[in-house]
Order: sequence, then structure tokens, then C-alpha cells
Amino acid sequence: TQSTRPQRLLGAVQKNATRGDPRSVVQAIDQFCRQKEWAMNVGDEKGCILDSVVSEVNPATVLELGTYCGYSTVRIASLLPPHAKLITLEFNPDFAAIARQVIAWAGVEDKVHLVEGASGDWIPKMTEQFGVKTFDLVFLDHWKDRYLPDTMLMEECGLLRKGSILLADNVICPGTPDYLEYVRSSLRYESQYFKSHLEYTKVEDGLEKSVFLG
Ligand SMILES: CCCNc1ncnc2c1ncn2[C@@H]1O[C@H](/C=C/CNC(=O)c2cc(-c3ccc(F)cc3)cc(O)c2O)[C@H](C)[C@H]1O
Ligand SMILES: [Mg+2]
Repeated sequence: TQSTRPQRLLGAVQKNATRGDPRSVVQAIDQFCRQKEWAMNVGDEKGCILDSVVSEVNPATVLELGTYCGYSTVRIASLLPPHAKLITLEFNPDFAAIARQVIAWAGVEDKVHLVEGASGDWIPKMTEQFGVKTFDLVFLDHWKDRYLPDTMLMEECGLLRKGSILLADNVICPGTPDYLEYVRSSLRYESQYFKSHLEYTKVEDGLEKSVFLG
């Protein structure tokens, strides 16, 4: 039977990346996506912006919405201090299965908790299930029409504290207009746009970094 693109991406990681070396996993996926098959990972160019935000925040608790194949999961985890925790939500079991293997190959599984389920169901359970009071950093990269409702849900559940950082992918392409309008007009956020390009292309895209002011 035909393999799926995520399965072929995993194969490229297992073939070209060094076990236990997260940056080689990131590099192998970027090479696969540039040379073989495009895939919707945040990619190398926006990935550098992601790296700089993660390094600046130096978060103890990170939430990622939309794991997909685990590219940004591995990229973020490789920069986390010891004992820091990254919880990543993925509701498609096939993608979750691939991501678990990518995360394991990179050797970052002790920093990552991949939860198979929908953000709407799990955001309200973060504290009781994982003992997380607030998130220092949230990376939004799931369905674009879910960024805003899930941000409001995180606010309602008290998961954001003064200084929590939201970093959103694809605010231009495919675009998240209602989310962008919200974080840029709300008095409870200080927002900044990082212009870049859609992964592996010359099309404009960017990341929006928004600080929750409490
Ligand atoms: C219950 C639902 C909400 N709760 C959820 N809870 C848990 N997991 C969720 C939830 N909603 C979705 N997911 C998972 O997250 C992933 C979804 C990721 C979505 N990403 C894009 O659509 C995109 C498109 C392009 C693009 C640009 C240009 C093009 F021409 C083509 C494509 C580029 C990009 O960088 C992109 O990130 C994964 C596939 C999906 O199972
Ligand atoms: Mg994306």
C-alpha cells in the first residue's frame, strides 16, 4: 500500500538524522521538504525566529497546538532548559504516531508530552492532568480558524499569566485574520509581527508574537 507523506518524512529522518541529535532531525526534515516533498512544518527560516523567541523566553512550560510531524516540537525541545516541559496537542492519531517516532529519534522525549486529542477538550484539563498552572510560551500552529477560540479558552482557563508569550505561525499564509485583529487591538496584548516566508517558498508569511499583559 502507498505510504503517506508523514511516513516518508519519518523515513528521511531515520535515514539521514543522527539518533539523539535534535538539530540533525530538524535539518533532515528541512532537506526532505526542500528536495523531495513540501510539508507544512514551520521550516528553517521561520524556525530561526522561533528559536530566538524560545531562547529569549527560556520557558519552563510550553504548550504547542498542532504537533503534525513534530518538527517544531523537536526544534523547541532542543532549546529548553533541563526540567522544562513541552506539552504538544495533536488530534490526528496518524500524525501523532509519526510525531512520537520523530520525537524519540531526536531523543527529546523526556522534555515532551504529546497528548493525542483536541485542544478544545484538553486546554481546560491542563492544570488537573499535568499540574501546569500557566504557560510561559504557547506556539500556535494548528487549524488557523482555531487560534482565536483557543486563545480565548486559554484566557478563561487562567493558563496565561502576565508576560506569557503567544507565538503564532501562518498569520499571513494561510492567514489568521480574526486572531490577528484580536491580539493587535486588545489592550491585554502587546503584539509584534516577524515578517518571513512560507516554509520552503518565497511567499510572504510571518509569525506574530503577543505578550499577555494580564
Ligand atoms: C478540533 C480542531 C482544533 N484543535 C486541534 N487540536 C489538536 N490538534 C489539531 C487541532 N486542529 C488541528 N490539529 C492538528 O494540527 C495540525 C494542523 C495544522 C494546520 N496547519 C496548516 O493548515 C498550515 C498550512 C500551510 C499552508 C500554506 C500554504 C499552502 F498553499 C498550503 C498550506 C502552512 C502551514 O505552516 C500550516 O501550519 C494537524 C495537521 C492537525 O491534525
Ligand atoms: Mg504552520
